[in-house]
Amino acid sequence: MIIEQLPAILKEALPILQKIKQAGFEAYFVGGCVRDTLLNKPLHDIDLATNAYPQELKQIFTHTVDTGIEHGTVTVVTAKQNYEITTFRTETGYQDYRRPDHVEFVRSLAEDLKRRDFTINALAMDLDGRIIDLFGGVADLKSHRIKAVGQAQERFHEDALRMMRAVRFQAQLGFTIVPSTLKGITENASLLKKIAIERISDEWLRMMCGDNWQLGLQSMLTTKLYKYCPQFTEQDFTKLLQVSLTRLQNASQVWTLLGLVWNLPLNSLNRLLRTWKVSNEVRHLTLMSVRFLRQSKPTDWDLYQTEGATIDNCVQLLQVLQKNVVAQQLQKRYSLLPIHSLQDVKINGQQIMQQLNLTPGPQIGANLRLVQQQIVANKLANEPVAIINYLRAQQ
Ligand SMILES: Nc1ccn([C@@H]2O[C@H](COP(=O)(O)OP(=O)(O)OP(=O)(O)O)[C@@H](O)[C@H]2O)c(=O)n1
Repeated sequence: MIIEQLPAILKEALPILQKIKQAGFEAYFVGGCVRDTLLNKPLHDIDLATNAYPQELKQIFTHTVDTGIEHGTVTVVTAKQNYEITTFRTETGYQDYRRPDHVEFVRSLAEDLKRRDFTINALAMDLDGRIIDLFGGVADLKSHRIKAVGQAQERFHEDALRMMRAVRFQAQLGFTIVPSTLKGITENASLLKKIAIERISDEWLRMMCGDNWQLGLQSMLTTKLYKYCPQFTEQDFTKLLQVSLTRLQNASQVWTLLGLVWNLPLNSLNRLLRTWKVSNEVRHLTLMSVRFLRQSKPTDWDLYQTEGATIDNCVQLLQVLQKNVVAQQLQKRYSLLPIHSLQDVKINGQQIMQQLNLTPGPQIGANLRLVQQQIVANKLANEPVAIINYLRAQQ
């Protein structure tokens, strides 16, 4: 890579690499930032790796924080940005298929690169823009291939989540998983049981939000990875593959779409979302959206009773599903409602009690509900005198 053409975020980090080099060590950009630079994709974070041990790094830089020093990561603090720098390491153990039992700092870049998951992620770049590619990662990037470094089986035994990462990268990049790696996933799919649901969920959502999510889904079907995800069935995946959409954008959209495909009673869907450890906010939005979207012809009263955030979520999902006319109609109908919540009603329970000489009790709530229904149906003006007169006439 020509240095001048590097993305700004990498150029800004060059003085850090320079300083490590001046102290007599090696330092590189590694992993996803090298992959995405070569693919001309935007970078969200950068990883730096060095043969300097953490204590040596701490002597090179004035301001550092011991972020994950036991794993070899030190954060270097600069006026503009913080940089996580990780010492080259080998990892052994992995009895739980998640974390290494033993991490050893090493001085060789090759050792560090060979413990990485896929060839396209096992690339390093030095401060002159030279790419270090020991496993054919550049060729795999060019021919759009996801291939495990070395033996796929070993890589997946080290961290079973890597199988989900493979399908996620496939969905994000539109690449093919090479047969040997696909075989590795098929043979080790059940190891996914060892992985915390939050981590699977994270990869699953990123996969579903990828431009080529169908490729990822298809690979999950082919390898039977789906079997080790709560509730996913071949049938659901087949249904999902028939859905035509632009690109899902966030967790609420993914879970709402799934909620519609699963077609479960809302309480079962709620339980399932809890199993997937979906955040309370997303779970609530999903349940409300699924409930709303299941109605074939929502009335204005249905619309009124639905929160604005839920309507927004439904509108966005309908747009993603390329149902733009329905989305527009929904948005318009909602915006034209005379009121959107009780706060918009120009009278409150206290005033109703006083004006109608009522005592506190359930009839106040019933009156307020009646008023809202009449206003939403455009049968009553949202105006205090009109509301009181209407209620008097009902007595
Ligand atoms: N289970 C994992 C996770 C990460 N890595 C390595 O650590 C790097 C950084 O990991 P991470 O930040 O999780 O992923 P990225 O590849 O940077 O991709 P993205 O940021 O899109 O998740 C990866 O490129 C890969 O070399 C790995 O080998 N195995």
